Amino acid sequence: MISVIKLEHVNFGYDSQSQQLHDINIDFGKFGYSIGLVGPNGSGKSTLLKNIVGLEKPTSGKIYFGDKAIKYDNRSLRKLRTQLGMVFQNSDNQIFYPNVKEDVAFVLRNLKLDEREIEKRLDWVFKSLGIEDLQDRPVQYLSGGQKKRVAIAGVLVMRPSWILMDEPTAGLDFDGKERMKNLIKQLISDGIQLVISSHDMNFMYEVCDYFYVLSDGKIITEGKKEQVFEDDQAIRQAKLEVPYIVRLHREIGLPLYNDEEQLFADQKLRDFVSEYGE
Ligand SMILES: Nc1ncnc2c1ncn2[C@@H]1O[C@H](COP(=O)(O)OP(=O)(O)OP(=O)(O)O)[C@@H](O)[C@H]1O
Repeated sequence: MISVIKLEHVNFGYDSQSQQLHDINIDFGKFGYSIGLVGPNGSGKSTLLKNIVGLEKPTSGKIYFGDKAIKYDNRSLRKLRTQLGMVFQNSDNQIFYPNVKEDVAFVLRNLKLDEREIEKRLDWVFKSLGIEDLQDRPVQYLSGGQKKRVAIAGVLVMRPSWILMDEPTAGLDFDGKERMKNLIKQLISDGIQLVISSHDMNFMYEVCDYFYVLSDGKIITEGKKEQVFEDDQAIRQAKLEVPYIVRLHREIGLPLYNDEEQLFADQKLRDFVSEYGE
């Protein structure tokens, strides 16, 4: 059974003079959805993710993983991170070894798994991510998109039940984004719970189905995607770009499609366009 992540009245400041998170209350586990965290620059998305994985500690309030509050000693945090992985915005922050295979194996050696199990997991993770050809490459010669996949491999190889991703499409080109979208859809269908933070609203609309909107360190609204983008006031306050699928719905009355695939598969729309289009 997948553990629930819960935040109760979490406040956080990087120093005593400022406060970056204000009374955050979240119950991630009850939905079983892929969860999106959205909000403008500096609204506290990364800070919130870092608090959830225990890299930062709330000034007050509690964070629960399962039915237990997170403990901050090294041993408890190491254990937590086998179940709750985080993919950072900047992959250089989470790749430590000069060689790809060594880097991904590092976390498993740390867990003291036997070498046969390590080899098995490495094979599986490189295949799943389609990066078998990268495993013997020096990390310093990888592109940004390749590094991102290696960073994800380092998290996935622990087989966590939750993965938090901070700006997974940052620096990726069109093809990189498409691959990331497919990878995320694959992780969801494999039963991994995802929390994703990003500014890329078209991408987020496709991959997330429940959203939390942050502004100035506060959650100003939350809900299923079809509800949250109807909340004009929150969307304006958080200065969010409205995904184009939602705009097609709102501005010309097309059905609110769940994703691009559904839009392009709509036979009625195709028939209409072939009758009235040029
Ligand atoms: N290490 C730090 N020390 C002090 N202040 C910080 C630190 N990291 C972030 N901040 C501040 O905390 C606030 C929230 O930043 P955070 O990076 O969490 O926002 P974000 O929503 O992830 O932004 P972005 O979309 O630009 O990545 C900002 O005002 C930022 O300047």
